Amino acid sequence: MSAQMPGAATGLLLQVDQLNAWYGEAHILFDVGLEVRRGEVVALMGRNGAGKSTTLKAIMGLVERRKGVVQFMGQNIAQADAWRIARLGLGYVPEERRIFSALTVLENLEVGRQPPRRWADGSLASQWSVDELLAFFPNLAAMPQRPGGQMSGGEQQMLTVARTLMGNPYLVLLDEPSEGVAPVIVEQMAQMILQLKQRGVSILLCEQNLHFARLVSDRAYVLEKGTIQFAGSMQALIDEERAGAKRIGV
Ligand SMILES: Nc1ncnc2c1ncn2[C@@H]1O[C@H](COP(=O)(O)OP(=O)(O)OP(=O)(O)O)[C@@H](O)[C@H]1O
Repeated sequence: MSAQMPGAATGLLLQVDQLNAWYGEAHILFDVGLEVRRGEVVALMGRNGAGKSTTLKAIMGLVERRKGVVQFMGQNIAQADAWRIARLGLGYVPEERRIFSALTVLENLEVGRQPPRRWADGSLASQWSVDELLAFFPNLAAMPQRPGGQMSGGEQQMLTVARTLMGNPYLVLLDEPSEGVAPVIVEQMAQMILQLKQRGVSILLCEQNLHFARLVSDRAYVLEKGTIQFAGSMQALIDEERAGAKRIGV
């Protein structure tokens, strides 16, 4: 069975407009707007606490309260439940790497399995088998029976990405893949993102590290105190930072 999705004729996968989000009484996001088109890697940057993770959570329906427009593949998901959003082909890799620690690598992958998907024109979207993912992530291929709880932070990060890809997403929201992992894994993460892009998977990436973001991203947005303060090409952002903008911190 394969799910057929409307929209995307314009190449616009994700459109966020005037998104506001709250934790309890605390108003965290203020009229955030951003877009991701088919085939793009887009970085959402900003300092600690700027609201990057909250933006991804608000898109996925994982904050207590939100208001605004969130369109994915032409469908309004602003009030949809997180599980339904994931079923539409929007993958989410949270910062806190939610793997099942008692399950093995292979069992963790099975948890993420979803049917293949098609674009609006009928062509197959990028799809992934366990064998392909193990070829793609050699670290995981070396430990198929290892319980998730006995893996390093970087390996758990890769497993979380691989499990998300088992859902054959059109677009992946990736929260700070370079944070807290060894430099060699950071390098692998960058290569992985570029290969995903080659396979036609679009990515919205939260990132504080400009060096990492520039390696992989086409465009960037910068958040400050819950508002978008920059939208433009990676090069324009780098030029502004060199000129002393200091919006990002790293
Ligand atoms: N569950 C929560 N309850 C209340 N406030 C929260 C919660 N999670 C985050 N916040 C607050 O929301 C603001 C934005 O946090 P968020 O995690 O989105 O920032 P970030 O840009 O992703 O930074 P970081 O890299 O530190 O995660 C911060 O002031 C943070 O303290």
